[in-house]
Amino acid sequence: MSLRYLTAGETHGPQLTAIVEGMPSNMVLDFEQLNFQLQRRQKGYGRGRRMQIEQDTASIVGGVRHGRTTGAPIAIVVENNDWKHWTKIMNVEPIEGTDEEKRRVHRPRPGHADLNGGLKYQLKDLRNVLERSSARETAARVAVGAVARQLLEAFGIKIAGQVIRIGEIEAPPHQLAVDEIIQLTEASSVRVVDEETEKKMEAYIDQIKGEGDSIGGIVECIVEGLPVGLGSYVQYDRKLDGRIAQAVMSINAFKGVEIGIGFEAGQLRGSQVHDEIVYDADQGFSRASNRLGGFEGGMTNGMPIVVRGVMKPIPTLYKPLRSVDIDTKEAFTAQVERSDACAVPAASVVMEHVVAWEVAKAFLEKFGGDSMEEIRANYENYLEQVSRY
Ligand SMILES: Cc1cc2nc3c(=O)[nH]c(=O)nc-3n(C[C@H](O)[C@H](O)[C@H](O)COP(=O)(O)O)c2cc1C
Ligand SMILES: C=C(O[C@@H]1CC(C(=O)O)=C[C@@H](OP(=O)(O)O)[C@H]1O)C(=O)O
Repeated sequence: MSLRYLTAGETHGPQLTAIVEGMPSNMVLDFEQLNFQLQRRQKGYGRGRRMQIEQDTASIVGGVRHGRTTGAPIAIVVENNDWKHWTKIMNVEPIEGTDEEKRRVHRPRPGHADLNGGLKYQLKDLRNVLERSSARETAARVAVGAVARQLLEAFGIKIAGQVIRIGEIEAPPHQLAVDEIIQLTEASSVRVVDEETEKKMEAYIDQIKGEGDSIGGIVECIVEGLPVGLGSYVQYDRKLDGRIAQAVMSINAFKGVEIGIGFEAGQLRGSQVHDEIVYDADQGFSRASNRLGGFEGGMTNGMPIVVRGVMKPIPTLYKPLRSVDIDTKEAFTAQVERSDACAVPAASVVMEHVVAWEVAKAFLEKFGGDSMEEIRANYENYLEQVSRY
């Protein structure tokens, strides 16, 4: 059975729950690191008041003893601090004439899941849709991805995320290594590597927010230290680039994904796109450039994976767009809920973790065993086989 997970829980409910199955035994699970990743997701310029209420920490309630995985399913709980403010709204039915009725959501927000969800699940209180469609769920996905990330780190695989664009402000290109990107973006409120861009992006977000509007952007994730041959060309659902694309697209508000130079490849010639193959006795086979972002044939080629995702602007607007009341069918402006103005920096952390998950899954498919010891032996044997090729 391959690595898998499920999450459950509502944004204003008591907690988020995740179950991870298929992690090997004897992996040291660093709880501090896991919580550090959760806290990174909460930060980022442009977030709303909710992030001041939450202090995300994961409780591991299954699958780990004495700081090591046992091979059993890992159960993770992240509590919602905000639950205490929502207990009544979440528990008491919004019957006509009651106070709770006033909190019923009936004017769907364009761009959110409200209307489609209401129609599909026959729900007249759109809160039932937004509670689960909310990106609060990405806290659980980061917790799960943080476990996967620790598995990858044990084999020297590192991941960095950075913001490339927020609206009309683009970060200048650079050639920094993953370690430097990790360090520099950590100190940045918008997760860019230089202070000048950070200041410009902050001012820009302030301006958009001041106008009652929202803004999206582009984030990039780089994975370094990979062996050649994760994923496969032999079947559509084994292509790792395709699986990563799905994972990135599944992040709330993401509307596009590209690997390497991505869409730019459509306007260049073959000679300007493909990465030439070189060989060196110490390093083995490699590529002279990495325009294809670490993939050929749905398999890693040993170069860093470079994947970008575009996030649309946040749908909830303090100056709301036109909508229709689902009760009266009359034209109204959309409901205004407390909201972020920009969550691109936070989304870059989510992206790192959904990518970590897909890479870890492919890693275990290739080197899988029940314990870390077994996996390490398989991994080293394979590296040796590749070096002898
Ligand atoms: C980290 C993060 C925070 C978000 N915060 C908000 C928010 O405060 N308000 C909002 O309306 N949408 C927010 N979104 C986007 C919505 O969750 C998303 O647009 C919605 O679920 C509909 O799904 P879709 O945009 O993928 O179609 C956020 C997304 C992410 C990744
Ligand atoms: C709670 C999180 O993000 C939320 C995502 C979100 C949405 O509609 O997606 C709406 C907001 O929720 P609330 O209405 O409670 O302020 C964000 O704060 C989080 O990232 O942990």
